[in-house]
Amino acid sequence: MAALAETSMGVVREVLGDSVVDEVDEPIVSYIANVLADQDFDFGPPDGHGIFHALGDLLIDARCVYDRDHCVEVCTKLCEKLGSHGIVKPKAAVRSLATPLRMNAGMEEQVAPKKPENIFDAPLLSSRDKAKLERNKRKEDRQREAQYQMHVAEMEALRAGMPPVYVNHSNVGGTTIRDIHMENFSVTVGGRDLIQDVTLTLAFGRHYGLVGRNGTGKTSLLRAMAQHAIDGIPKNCQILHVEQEVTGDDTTALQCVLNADVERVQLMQEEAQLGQLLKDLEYEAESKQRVDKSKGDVDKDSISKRLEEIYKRLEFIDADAAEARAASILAGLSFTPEMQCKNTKSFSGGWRMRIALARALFIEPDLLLLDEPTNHLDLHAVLWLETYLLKWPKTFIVVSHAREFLNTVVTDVLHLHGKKLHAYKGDYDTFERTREEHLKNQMKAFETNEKARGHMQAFIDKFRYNAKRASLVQSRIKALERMEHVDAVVSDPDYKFEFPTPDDRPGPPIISFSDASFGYPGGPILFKNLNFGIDLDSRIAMVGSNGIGKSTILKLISGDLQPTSGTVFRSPKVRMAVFSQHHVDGLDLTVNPLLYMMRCFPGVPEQKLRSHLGSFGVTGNLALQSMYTLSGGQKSRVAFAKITFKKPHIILLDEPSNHLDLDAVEALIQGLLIFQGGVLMVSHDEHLITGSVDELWAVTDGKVAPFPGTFKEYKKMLTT
Ligand SMILES: Nc1ncnc2c1ncn2[C@@H]1O[C@H](COP(=O)(O)OP(=O)(O)OP(=O)(O)O)[C@@H](O)[C@H]1O
Ligand SMILES: Nc1ncnc2c1ncn2[C@@H]1O[C@H](COP(=O)(O)OP(=O)(O)OP(=O)(O)O)[C@@H](O)[C@H]1O
Repeated sequence: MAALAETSMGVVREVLGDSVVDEVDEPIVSYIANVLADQDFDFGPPDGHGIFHALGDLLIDARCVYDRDHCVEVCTKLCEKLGSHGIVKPKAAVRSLATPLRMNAGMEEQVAPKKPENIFDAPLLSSRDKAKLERNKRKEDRQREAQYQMHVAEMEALRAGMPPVYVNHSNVGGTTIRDIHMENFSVTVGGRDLIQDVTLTLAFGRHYGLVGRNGTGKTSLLRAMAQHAIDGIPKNCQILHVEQEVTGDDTTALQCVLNADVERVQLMQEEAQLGQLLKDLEYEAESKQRVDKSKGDVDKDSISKRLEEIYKRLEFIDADAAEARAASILAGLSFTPEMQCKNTKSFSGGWRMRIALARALFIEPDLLLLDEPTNHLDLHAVLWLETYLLKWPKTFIVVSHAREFLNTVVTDVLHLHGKKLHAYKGDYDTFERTREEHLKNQMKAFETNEKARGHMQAFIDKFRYNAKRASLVQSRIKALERMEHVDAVVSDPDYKFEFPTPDDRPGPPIISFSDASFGYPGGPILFKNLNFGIDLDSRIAMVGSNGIGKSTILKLISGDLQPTSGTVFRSPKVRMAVFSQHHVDGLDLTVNPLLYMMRCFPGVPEQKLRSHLGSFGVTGNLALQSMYTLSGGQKSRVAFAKITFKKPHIILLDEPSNHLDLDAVEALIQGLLIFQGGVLMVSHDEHLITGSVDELWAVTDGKVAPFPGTFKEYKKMLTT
């Protein structure tokens, strides 16, 4: 045993390098060597997986390796080297016995000999080692936090450096910016090429839908355009990317929108100042006082002249109509007149995002860039926005995963795929059909091309050394060289959303509301005498306008809130998972998805967590990337993985398709269909609702009631 441990120590030293070993505490290295020398140690497959599984974290924490990738490399090497020293033992195959073996055969009725005390039974890490590991962990946390803060500062600096975009009245009567031609550009983020050598022309007045899988680089492209970081964008082109909510302060929502017309605000301020000055002068003249020295030789005539200019300009820019226009945009986005007069700081993030959208619509820039605008809106507002954008006189690009919305508002689709942008004319459905047709044709062309190449190559190979056919062979070689190359169809990997089936199935009742009423402290009663039940077969979508109380009902169901009167019964055996925007926004951005899951579920083997993340498409390197670098859809998947790990019986979903790409929504629908439990969602995604639930509940003032019709019919009811 001692010899094995010595050999093992030698191998560890060799693989890690003496300098590393010297820096790491002696007991840690000898612990590693001893574990590997243990005869019962399970090395697993020859790729070092067993070592990584057992010692990976320790190697990383003790700083024996730089990072996880290096750790995998080191484990593989250790396994190889230990194998060449005969330490890695092949696992004995399980054999079936020819005759039954009696466990007590040959045993005497006597006390079993005492097992000699094994060195490994003693605590292997001293408290000093443990403290050192803890210190290292804390140091790593601090480093991660610092990296994240650096990223936040960089993003803030980028935003601050963005050209300001305000209402531009010099464009009245038509913009000077027409088509935008961007030649041969690339977009790179964190050293990774997201878009490579692409040429794109945006024709004036066209409405583009930018689609593509989560994480392909849509947001990054819009950011690069807004920063004017792409050649070909005219300097004077006003590009507005609606990405950030407005800051919360004492300005009212209405004023915040109106402030985007800087010229109007300045003219009005000047008008007020000059008007006051004029009044003062008149007063002084009346009281026959000498003009105050501090007012200098301000001349009444010149003030009146300037005021006249101001009135003319205000008239020209239609300043009187601005307030009504701003108010109607806000109203379209569900702001009541009272809400329009409230300070921006009193609104939640979602509502402040809506103010940002209202501002952008009010500004009407040369190129408007919208990133998933429907995510924060209720159905009413979405329908209003559709109508508004249909009449949009300029160019816009909208990133959206909402099929119906895209079908209504876009004239063209830009598909980001394989680092290239492909432009299609028509709405989303047309794009899907055309792309399918293209792919079919490409597949056919590829097969025909491959066949023809095969034939020619076979002829060349057969007659290469045949003098009589030399000229024929030459001409085939040339023809083969000239032959156009057809790319094979690269399909996207299939997505799967796997909601694990719970091992048990508690009997009814699962959740039941009996005369339950609720109101927030100090607020009005939101719901009165609710009576309904949810069981493991429920498939329900809840619809209703913003602020009506849908999320509150989810909280009453999950137990986060208690009814103010009546009861909400919850079976004690039922496990519930809640997916809310809070779960996406509340992720710890400093860690990677795997580490996040390890912290949420301590003690669960890493492989199990990895495979669960994988079932939501968080695979490979993505699971090891800091979460602040993930795209919206990628973060959403991490949140899904987290909430479903404990195999819930009931899943409560608040706008689950926000951020998910269209293939992922399809996968979500399939996953929910297969899921063996109850589902209740809040959503206004027609495709998701129609595909995955069979009941629609409408939430109206103080009530929740089944809607007797389809989602289409509900939508129609809202518009009539
Ligand atoms: N530092 C980094 N290292 C590696 N990859 C990075 C880094 N920063 C960002 N990325 C990757 O770059 C991509 C940027 O995604 P972006 O947000 O532009 O995608 P998207 O198409 O808008 O996605 P979604 O549809 O989910 O919103 C993501 O795949 C992200 O993982
Ligand atoms: N913690 C709270 N304290 C006081 N009032 C609250 C609280 N949370 C929500 N409300 C109020 O209760 C009402 C219902 O809110 P809730 O978030 O349930 O509505 P919702 O229908 O889910 O809205 P949305 O579609 O915007 O998510 C709103 O008027 C909201 O302002």
